[in-house]
Amino acid sequence: MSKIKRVSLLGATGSIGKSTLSLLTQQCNGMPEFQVVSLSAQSNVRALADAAKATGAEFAAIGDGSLLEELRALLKGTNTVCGAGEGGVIEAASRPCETLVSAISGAAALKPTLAAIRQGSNIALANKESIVCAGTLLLEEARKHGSQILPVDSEHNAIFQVLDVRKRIEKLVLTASGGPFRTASLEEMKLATSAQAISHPNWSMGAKISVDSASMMNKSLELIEASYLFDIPESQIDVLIHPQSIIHSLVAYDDGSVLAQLGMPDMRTPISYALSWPNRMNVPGVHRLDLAQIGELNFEKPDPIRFPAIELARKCLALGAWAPNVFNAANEIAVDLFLKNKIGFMDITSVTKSVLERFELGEYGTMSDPKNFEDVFELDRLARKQALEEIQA
Ligand SMILES: NC(=O)C1=CN([C@@H]2O[C@H](COP(=O)(O)OP(=O)(O)OC[C@H]3O[C@@H](n4cnc5c(N)ncnc54)[C@H](OP(=O)(O)O)[C@@H]3O)[C@@H](O)[C@H]2O)C=CC1
Ligand SMILES: CC(=O)[C@@H](O)[C@H](O)COP(=O)(O)O
Ligand SMILES: [Mn+2]
Repeated sequence: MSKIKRVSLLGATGSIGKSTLSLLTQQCNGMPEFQVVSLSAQSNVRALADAAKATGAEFAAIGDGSLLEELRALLKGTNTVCGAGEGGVIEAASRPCETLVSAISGAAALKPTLAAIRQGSNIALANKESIVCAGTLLLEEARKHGSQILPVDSEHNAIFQVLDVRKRIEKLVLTASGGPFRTASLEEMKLATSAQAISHPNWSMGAKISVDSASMMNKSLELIEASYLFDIPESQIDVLIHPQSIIHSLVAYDDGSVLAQLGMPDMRTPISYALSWPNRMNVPGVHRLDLAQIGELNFEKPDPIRFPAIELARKCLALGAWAPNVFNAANEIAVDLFLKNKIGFMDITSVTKSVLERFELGEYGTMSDPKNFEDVFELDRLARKQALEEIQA
C-alpha cells in the first residue's frame, strides 16, 4: 500500500490553489493519496473554510486577521484549528509536512515559504516572486535544511522534467504564449484596459500573473527564476514565443538534441508532478494532448519594442542579486495600480525600468548583493516606496 503524503497549501483559494485542491481531494483506487496539514488564504474566508472541510485540513490560516472569528464560526464542529494574520500564515507553513505548495501571489509568499524551508519541507514552488527576490539565499537555505525545491511554474517544471544535470547543456528555451497583446500595436497596448490585459489566450490565472503575461514581465521573472533554479547564466536562456502553449519549455544539449515537455495548458499536470515527485500520479481530469487535432505549432521571436521587460530582466541578472528584488517590487506596485486604473498598461514597464535605474544610479547608496533575508525585505520596502513616488510624481 502506498504511503499517504502530508501536504500543505498556501494560497488555497487562488488559481493554483484550486487546481492543487482538485488533486489533493482525488482518490487513487478509492484511497486518499494525501493528508492535508495546512491551508491558507488572504481574505476569501468562505472558500478557505470550504477547502478545509473538503480536505479535513488540520490547520487553516486567514491572512486578514479581522476574519479570524468568521473562520472559526465557519469551521465550528470540525477538527480544523484556525490561525490568522501574517503570523497565522507563517504558522501554517511551519507545521511539519512532506511538501508545501507555495501558491500565494507576489513577494508576500517569501516569509512563509522560508518558514517551510526551515522546517525541512519540500517546496512545490508556484510562486516565482520569492525566488526572484531572494534567489541564491533561498536556495542556500533550502540546501541547509534538506528541502528540495520542486518547480511548479509550467516552464520550469517542464525543464525540471527533461533536464539531465550530468550532461552538458547549451541552452534553456523558455516558451511564452505572447499573451493577449502578442499581435497588438504599441498604440493599442498604451490604451489597454485591465479587462483586456487579464484575458489570457490559453491559461486561466490570477489577475497579477495575467497582467505580467500581457507585458511579458512574467517571462522576465521566469528568466530570472530559471537562471537561479538551474544555475545557468542568462546568456544561455532564450525566450521563444509559442502561441499555443503546448510545448512548455525546452533544453538543448551539446550533441544537438533538444528535449521538450508537452501537454495541454493545464496547471494540474505540473502541480501533480511536483506533488508526486520523484514518481508520477494519474491525473484523470486533464485533457490528453492530440497533436493531429491541434494541427500546427508556431514560433516567433519576442518584439523588444513592445515587450521591453525581457531585456530588463537580463540587465537585472547582470547587475547583481539586489536588482531582481527591486525589479519585482516595482512591478508589483505598478501592476496593482494598473489594475486600479491609476496608470496605463505601458506605464508598468516604464515605472519598473525607472525605479531600477534610480537604484542603479546610487540614489539609495551603492547597491550590493543582500547578505541575509532582512536585506531582501528592506530593499523590497524601499523599491515599493520609490515606485509609489515615481507614479505620484
Ligand atoms: N495561476 C497560474 O496558472 C500560475 C501561477 N503561478 C504563480 O503562482 C502564484 C499564485 O498565482 P495564482 O494562483 O494565479 O494567484 P491568485 O491571485 O489566483 O491566488 C493568490 C492566492 O494567494 C492568496 N494571497 C494573496 N495575497 C496574499 C498575502 N499577502 N498573504 C497571504 N495570502 C495571500 C490569495 O488569497 P485570497 O483568495 O483570499 O485573496 C489566493 O489564495 C503566483 O506567484 C504566480 O506567479 C505560476 C505559474 C502558473
Ligand atoms: C502557466 C504558467 O506557467 C504561466 O506562467 C504561463 O507561462 C503564462 O503564460 P505566458 O507564457 O503568456 O507568460
Ligand atoms: Mn509560467
